[in-house]
Amino acid sequence: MPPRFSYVSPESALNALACRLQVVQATIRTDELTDRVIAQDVVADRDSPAADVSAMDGYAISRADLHDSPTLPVSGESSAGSPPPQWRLGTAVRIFTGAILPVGCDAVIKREETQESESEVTIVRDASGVSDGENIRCAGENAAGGSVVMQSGTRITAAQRATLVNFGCLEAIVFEPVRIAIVTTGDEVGEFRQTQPEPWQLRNSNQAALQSLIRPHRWMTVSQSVHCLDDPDALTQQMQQSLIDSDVVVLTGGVSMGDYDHVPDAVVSAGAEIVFHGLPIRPGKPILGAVTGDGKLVLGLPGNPVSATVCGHRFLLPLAAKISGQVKWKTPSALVKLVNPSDRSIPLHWMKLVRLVDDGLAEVVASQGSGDLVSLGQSDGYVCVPPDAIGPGPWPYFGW
Ligand SMILES: Nc1nc2c(c(=O)[nH]1)N[C@H]1C(S)=C(S)[C@@H](COP(=O)(O)OP(=O)(O)OC[C@H]3O[C@@H](n4cnc5c(N)ncnc54)[C@H](O)[C@@H]3O)O[C@H]1N2
Ligand code: MOO
Repeated sequence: MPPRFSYVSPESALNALACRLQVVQATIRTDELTDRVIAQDVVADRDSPAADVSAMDGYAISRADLHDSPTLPVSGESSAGSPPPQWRLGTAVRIFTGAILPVGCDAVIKREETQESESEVTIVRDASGVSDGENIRCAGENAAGGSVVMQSGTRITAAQRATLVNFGCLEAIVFEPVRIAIVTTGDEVGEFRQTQPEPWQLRNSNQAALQSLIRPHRWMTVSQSVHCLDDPDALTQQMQQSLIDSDVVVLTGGVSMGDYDHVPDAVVSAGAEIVFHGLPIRPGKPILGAVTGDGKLVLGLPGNPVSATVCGHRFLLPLAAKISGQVKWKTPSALVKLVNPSDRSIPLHWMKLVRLVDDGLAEVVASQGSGDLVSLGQSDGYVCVPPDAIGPGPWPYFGW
């Protein structure tokens, strides 16, 4: 086993694991693209915009025509959905947003800068100030036809979907969803659907938390949710079986120093190599990260419910994103300031449960520690306070 704290931060531990993971296969071509990861570059099928178009409702003119008089006869109309009319020297063309600029025109005057009648238009601003190309979106200014507009490894949200459809990309090759097996451990843990747990028993909140981290997404899937008793052989067998048809096995519990903590040995018996066991973080200090010879991830999360949920978010999600083919795989954070900072520091990366109270402001949730499921339920996310740091921050915030 490598020495404890072979990595000094969550970031360095994530990098150390990420570089050894195998990205899933890219096979299916599908039109179900939302929240999938594309496995191909997307190329513009034509210029964007496809022609010079107006950015405003107004009048297309040639600036040279304004030298003599600010009033021009209206010779035609260009509206979205039709080809442009022929422009005649010395005239203006009524034009609408998105419509094609007639050949010969070099500016569009906004409607509110004119006085209009059916047959003519008068520009009511200083005509010498009209600039070349004013209110015109030029053909190809967003992208030239044939250029790459989206890179392989992009996750498709509403924003990317709009881009794809605009360029005629209705189907794409995508990466297969990452298959994640959730294996919870512990003789004390059960479902207790019909019966009340005894005082020495508890409900499997870690399984539920991990399912809820994974299931909202379509680029990953829960391939298996199983519970394993604290038996080393059963645990090894379960892990070997889970690794057959999953890309990730995430375990909770049994990862620390107790007599019933069999996960580290079982991980090795199942054929994975431990990359780290223990990180300078709270909660989650005993966390274990391992990788198989074929680049599958085995993540042992501590059993305490706050640790399992926070570390599932901080470690499982980005590493699964890496396996899913996403180029930007690290979970994005925003900076928030704490309204109730503590004056106590610890020599660990301290992930504190917080709720958001205003834009850029968060409040630390009072918590009895990593077994406090009440505080977990009152949180919107957590902030990461670096070792030995105190004060309000700002600190990186990760939302659930
Ligand atoms: N001698 C030491 N003891 C402990 C250390 C240490 O460094 N030295 N670290 C402590 C820390 S920190 C944590 S976190 C825990 C993690 O230990 P394990 O991963 O071995 O977790 P368990 O002992 O199995 O369980 C801890 C706690 O969580 C409950 N649990 C477990 N599974 C579930 C589940 N699926 N759903 C809900 N709750 C669960 C379990 O009943 C325990 O109460 O170790 C410390 N000890
Ligand atoms: O570090 Mo443990 O995860 O707090 O209870």
